[in-house]
Amino acid sequence: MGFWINFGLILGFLFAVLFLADLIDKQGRLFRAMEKFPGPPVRPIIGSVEEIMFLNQGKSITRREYVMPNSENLCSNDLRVDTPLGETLPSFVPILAEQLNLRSERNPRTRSRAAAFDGGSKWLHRRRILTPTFHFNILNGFHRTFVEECELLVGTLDEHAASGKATALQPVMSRFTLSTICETSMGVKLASMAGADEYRKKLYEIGEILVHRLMRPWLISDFVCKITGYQAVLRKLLLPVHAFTTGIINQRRELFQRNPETFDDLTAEENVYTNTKKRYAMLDSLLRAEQDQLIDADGVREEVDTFTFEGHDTTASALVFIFFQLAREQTVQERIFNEIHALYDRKPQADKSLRPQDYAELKFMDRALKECLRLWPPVTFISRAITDDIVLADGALLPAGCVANVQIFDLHRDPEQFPDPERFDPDRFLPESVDKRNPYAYVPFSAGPRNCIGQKYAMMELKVVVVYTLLRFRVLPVTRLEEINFVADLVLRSTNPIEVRFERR
Ligand code: HEM
Repeated sequence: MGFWINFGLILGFLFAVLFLADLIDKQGRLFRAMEKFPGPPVRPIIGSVEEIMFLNQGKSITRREYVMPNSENLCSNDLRVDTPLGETLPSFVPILAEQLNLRSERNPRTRSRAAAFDGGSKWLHRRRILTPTFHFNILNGFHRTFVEECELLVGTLDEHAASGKATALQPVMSRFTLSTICETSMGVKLASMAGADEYRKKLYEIGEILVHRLMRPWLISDFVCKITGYQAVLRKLLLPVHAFTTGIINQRRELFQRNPETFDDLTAEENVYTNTKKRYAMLDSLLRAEQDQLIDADGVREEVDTFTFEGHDTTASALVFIFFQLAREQTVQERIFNEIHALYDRKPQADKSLRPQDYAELKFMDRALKECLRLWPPVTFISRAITDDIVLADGALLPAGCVANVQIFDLHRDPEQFPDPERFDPDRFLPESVDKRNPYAYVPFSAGPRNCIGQKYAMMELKVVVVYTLLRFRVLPVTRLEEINFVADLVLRSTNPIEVRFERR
């Protein structure tokens, strides 16, 4: 009996403390400012935690509310699920995106795809080291890898076409993009590597765990993750991933140290692929930086992991939705095919192969791909920790210390910027139409100083795949839009397979 009285007293005391903390928090500047934004009701102590407690990834995307609790409120157990950039305030969405990108730091907790590997504090230093890696001369060198891998992809699709079966896009595209990113970032052919399948599998599992954590506010704290065993699971998954990349890096480091002169040949000024001994990889820039003591061995591995993580899932998601959309848009598809054919016709008989600069002539295809990325942005939202107060155009305050999300998926459907937003129309990207829009209305690769460093790489890869695929196949629809089960994941995904049929031309 005495035990229960004591227990009740302690419980009552704890409750009173929480209640008091909650009351004090509600008087705070941050809470008062955030209250002005639309969102679910905030209840005493629990805030609006029930809003996300029972939310699965599927529900969160159909409601167009991405779950990103305000970190300050969370600390006081007062969780508010806000969608300040949702449909309720479409008119200032682009301006807000602009302000966020220019004036805030990326929320470290939402370094999403890279979160497992990188804490974010070294960003500027690393970005400086990596920027030359994306010099257009180096990217042009990667073109050959894209084409070679594309030939393998087309071979797979041809088998599907011969059997008359539909193709589930996700597995084939993801295998393709992981192979290209491994070859361009680490200089190895994934197919030839022992442990590649294990590596691929673990990468997916890590992605799943990160999303799981992102969707569960009580797992924000590293401490809670530790005591609930989350950290241990993640660490176990990371072991083989790190072992795989470390093995490759060590081999390449050895090569680098033995033949630095070979690497010296690989300057951005020349065509790196003229060196037939080996191919340039992004890793080479990092090894050079390591030699100059600008980065240590762990840093090299972290950056390689980040590339691999950021560079394959996003591009695979883009390809899945590009082929899904092109299958629905037969007229657009034929127009792109004709444009590619016309380009080939203009090439001399002696050499019909495409060079990287040729893709600039495929202007309609460029617009169609941009329109695909508008409707189906692979990264559906980005998150910014607000570091300085931001006063919005309508006077509302985004106080320093809160977290704001740019819902790219919704932003791209703002009817003021994109009339009749669900309609697929590549001409939205005609120069005269682009000029009329707020430059921050379309941000599949984010914007500002922390935008996607791999943007040009990704666009070139997408173009190579579309060109080589459409030359060989007509893409026919199988999965209908209403059948897709969208989920809020690290990238735009569906829980059910998205299928098309590739028919030989
Ligand atoms: C269609 C494909 C891609 C899309 C839509 C995409 C989109 C994005 C977005 C929206 C961000 C900003 C994320 C944020 O602010 O939270 C980002 C960052 C990044 N992306 Fe991409 N990305 C793509 C492909 C790639 C590729 C191929 C690579 C590497 C080869 C890459 C490397 C990175 C890196 C390293 C960052 C972090 C940049 C930094 O923090 O400085 N991405 N990407």
